[in-house]
Amino acid sequence: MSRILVKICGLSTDETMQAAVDAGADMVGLVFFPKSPRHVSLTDACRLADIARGQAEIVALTVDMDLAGLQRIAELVRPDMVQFHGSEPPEACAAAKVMLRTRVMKAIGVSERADLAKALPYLQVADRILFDAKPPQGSDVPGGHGVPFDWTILKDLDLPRPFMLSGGLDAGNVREAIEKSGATAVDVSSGVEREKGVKDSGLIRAFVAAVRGAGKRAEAVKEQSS
Ligand SMILES: O=C(O)c1ccccc1N[C@@H]1O[C@H](COP(=O)(O)O)[C@@H](O)[C@H]1O
Repeated sequence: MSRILVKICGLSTDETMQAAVDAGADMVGLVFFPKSPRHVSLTDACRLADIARGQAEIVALTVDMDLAGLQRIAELVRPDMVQFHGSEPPEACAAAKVMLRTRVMKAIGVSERADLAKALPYLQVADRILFDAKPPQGSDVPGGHGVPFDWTILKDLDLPRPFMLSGGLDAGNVREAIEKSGATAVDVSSGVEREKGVKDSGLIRAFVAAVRGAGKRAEAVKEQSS
């Protein structure tokens, strides 16, 4: 198994951004969605992105944002990737990708196996698919609720694009999630927070260490059985 990618999402302070970078996170996420407790202003986002630039990939998370808003983020924050976490159709993702010249990740809400097919229309445009738990009913924030889904439905998924797993992950369950889903990339927000929207540097370090441990264990199991 190759190295498992880790994304820490919803960073909003210099200290926790630095902690994520120092812990070895591969990707760091900035949330541009005012209804989220992790929303960051453009000014803060520019400063936070500069802490990570060149050390971790900067991901701009947006929800059904118009092209003008996306363009402002692209120009000022200069993310490596845009995460579309709303109900953006494939054509909108494609238009944004061309205009912004960034890589694109499309989030798909999952609660049962049948939901996986919703990724199919995005395979031509998305560089990566993110399978996340569906939000609780009635919520107007489509992610970041710390809710998991049945990871086993991803096992042996044959997709021509890499995928990332999120939803309710934390340092205590991420190894099991990786083993059950076969994911080679994981994303966390609530699971590295001491309270809603407040990241904790110690929890970030513990999460990254747990993922690295899971990767090593998978290697060892593979070696033993070959
Ligand atoms: O984190 C948010 O506030 C958020 C807001 C709107 C859309 C997505 C959001 N976060 C993403 O949700 C998943 C799961 O997060 P959690 O670990 O269960 O809290 C993750 O991919 C975040 O990028």
